[in-house]
Amino acid sequence: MKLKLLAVGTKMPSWVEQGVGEYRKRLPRDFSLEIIEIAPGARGKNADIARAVASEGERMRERLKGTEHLVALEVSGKPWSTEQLAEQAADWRLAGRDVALLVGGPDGIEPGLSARADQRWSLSPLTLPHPLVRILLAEQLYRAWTLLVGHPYHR
Ligand SMILES: C[S@@+](CC[C@H](N)C(=O)[O-])C[C@H]1O[C@@H](n2cnc3c(N)ncnc32)[C@H](O)[C@@H]1O
Repeated sequence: MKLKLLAVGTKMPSWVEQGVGEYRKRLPRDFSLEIIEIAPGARGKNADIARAVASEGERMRERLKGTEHLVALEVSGKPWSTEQLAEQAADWRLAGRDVALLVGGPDGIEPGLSARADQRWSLSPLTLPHPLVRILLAEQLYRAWTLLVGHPYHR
């Protein structure tokens, strides 16, 4: 199973690349995490927010094969403990489909994609900034994997 994170936002600061990279490199090939950055829609003065969100959704769809298990990251989604995340990951693996995790832009995930998602996952009731979402997600996926394989990292 491969995981791909489709995240709106480009040119993250180096500490984000380093943080995410640290956990990515610890993951094995059959639980690998690919990061796909999606260019944000234009939000200049008088810009139409709905159009910006729609263009982000369009760019996300272009990067999906259509066969992935879709997980939308949303504050209003379902909170999972790390143990529950590990159970989810075990189920994803059993199902044999790759998993696409979607992180929206400043105005959230395009509604059509959110509605199409198989699962909606909340990392916290707090609204988190993009850089932290990426690092938290990478660390929790690594932690979930360590639980699945009995690695002592998680305690
Ligand atoms: C800065 S937030 C945008 C907040 C926006 N107002 C919204 O309603 O989604 C950017 C993205 O980070 C992700 N995100 C932020 N906080 C989150 C949380 N607590 N749980 C899950 N995803 C979160 C979501 O994918 C969100 O679209």
